[in-house]
Amino acid sequence: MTTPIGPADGSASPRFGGLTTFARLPRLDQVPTSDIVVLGMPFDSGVSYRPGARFGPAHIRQASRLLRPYNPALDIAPFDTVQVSDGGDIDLNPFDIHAAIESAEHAARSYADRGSRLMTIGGDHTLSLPLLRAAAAAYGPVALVHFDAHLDTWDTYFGAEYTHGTPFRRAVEEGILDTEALSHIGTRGPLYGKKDLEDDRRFGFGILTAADVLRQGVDEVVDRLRQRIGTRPVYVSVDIDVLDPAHAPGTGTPEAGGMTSRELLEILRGLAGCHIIGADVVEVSAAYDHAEITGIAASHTAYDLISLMAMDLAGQTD
Ligand SMILES: N=C(N)NCCCC(=O)O
Ligand SMILES: [Zn+2]
Ligand SMILES: [Zn+2]
Repeated sequence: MTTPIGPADGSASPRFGGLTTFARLPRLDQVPTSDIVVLGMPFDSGVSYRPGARFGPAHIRQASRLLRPYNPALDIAPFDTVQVSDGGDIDLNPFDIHAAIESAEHAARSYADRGSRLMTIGGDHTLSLPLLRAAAAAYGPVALVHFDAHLDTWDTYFGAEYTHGTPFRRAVEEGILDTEALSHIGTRGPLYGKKDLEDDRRFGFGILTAADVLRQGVDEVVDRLRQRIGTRPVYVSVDIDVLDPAHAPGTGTPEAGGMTSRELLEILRGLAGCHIIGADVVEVSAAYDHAEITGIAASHTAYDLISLMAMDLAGQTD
């Protein structure tokens, strides 16, 4: 393998200058091939409450400037291990959700066809559906680790099937998820009714609530997740509202009583060695953020997810 082209050197070029790519990585068109592509999906036409996730990709990239090349928690320098690049943003029609979903799936499939794994930065949670479709086209039905305050297995809003509250119900209906290995982590807050939980269980999801994370602790949660995932290809979706509003104020449907960013990162790191084939970080709504709190949490989450995918890719080629 040729030596990967890494990020701009923060000791030679100040990190607060220059054009903005994720972690100051090269653009996709500056590298011959890319094992992992960071892809922005600026889209928020599926939201049910506060808007603004369309500005998530730009905000996460800006907050990612301070990331450094070596990840001590996972003992990997991801950008030296595999080629990671920033593929920019894809064009998604803000006035036609069906067209946007189609474009997102088409773009994601084209990266899979070229052998790249995607680290998608959103955008609202509607986008996980086309991303999972593309993942399933490449791997068959995939396991899912879903970090969120919400179930996102609701049926419709105002009669609309495709929204940020419904992607995983649609995904189960479409048969693109491995129903033996579906987990929500960090759920909490009021629901519409008890039936929400009954439906969710029927679809095959196991739930580790925010309270479970508190009471059982990170290690127990990681054990349970790992048991459920095994060696299956797994997609990781992180709705940033899984974090307590104190850790992620910049989001559209905040709920009290959430995880800390430290807990989220530690649970993710516990997935080292799992066959993570794609990931997204969604629901960052820049206008509600303060002091880049949410942007920093999201950029670190994406950095750890990239590190996990790089470990998996490196393990395969050894
Ligand atoms: N996916 C996110 N962030 N939120 C879903 C909330 C759906 C609701 O308004 O009930
Ligand atoms: Zn949510
Ligand atoms: Zn969500």
